[in-house]
Amino acid sequence: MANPVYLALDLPQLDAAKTLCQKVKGHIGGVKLGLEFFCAHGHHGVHEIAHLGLPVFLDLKLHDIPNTVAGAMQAIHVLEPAIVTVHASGGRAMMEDAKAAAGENCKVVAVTVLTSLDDAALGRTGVSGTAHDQVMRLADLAEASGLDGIVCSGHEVKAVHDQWRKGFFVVPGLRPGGRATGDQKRVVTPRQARDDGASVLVIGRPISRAEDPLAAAREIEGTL
Ligand SMILES: O=C(O)c1cc(=O)[nH]c(=O)n1[C@@H]1O[C@H](COP(=O)(O)O)[C@@H](O)[C@H]1O
Repeated sequence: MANPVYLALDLPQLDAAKTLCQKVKGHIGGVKLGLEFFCAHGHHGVHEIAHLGLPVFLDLKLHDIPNTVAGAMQAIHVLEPAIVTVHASGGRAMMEDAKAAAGENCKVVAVTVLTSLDDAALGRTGVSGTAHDQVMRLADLAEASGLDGIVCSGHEVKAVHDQWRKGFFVVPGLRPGGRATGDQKRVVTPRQARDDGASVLVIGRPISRAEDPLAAAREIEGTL
């Protein structure tokens, strides 16, 4: 089975991102390039990382009117991403148009409730009920919109997998110790997320900020 770990390259320096990626390449399955990376390095940066030979997950979290999101999806065809994110709260028409505009081999997945939100923080955005309830609602909407899957935390992935058997599930908010730290509130271990049905495990700082990133990546791989 392919390694499910995608390394989140949330680094401001392109050279540092390339060096890190080269170092741990044998122990990850792909690379996730997010807003920090894309805003700093754009298409050029994506090409530079793609040259290293791993699948690229472009985590742009698109969220706008359908026409604008479809235009953005078309503009990134040339980068041939394996996975792209949009926000499920953008609604059904936006997700349908995003999927229709995506490149041929590109999975489009919808971010549901960010792993940095707990129930209280979510409530303050005006959403009623728990993060779990909201993830389940948005997973239904994403499936009905024809998307490939969703992004959710390890707290919800088992329930989502039980109701959407063919879905593709991206799980961030992973910590080898399984405890919430810093900005991540809904956290599990990589192994638990995998056992509960995650297709992709997104891991950033536990590798990128480790004293020895190669040892950290190896250790996480060994737990899976
Ligand atoms: O879409 C994402 O990848 C994402 C969604 C989410 O709910 N939570 C979340 O942390 N992420 C991303 O996953 C990565 C997690 O990084 P670490 O917390 O450093 O492991 C970051 O690049 C986030 O942008």
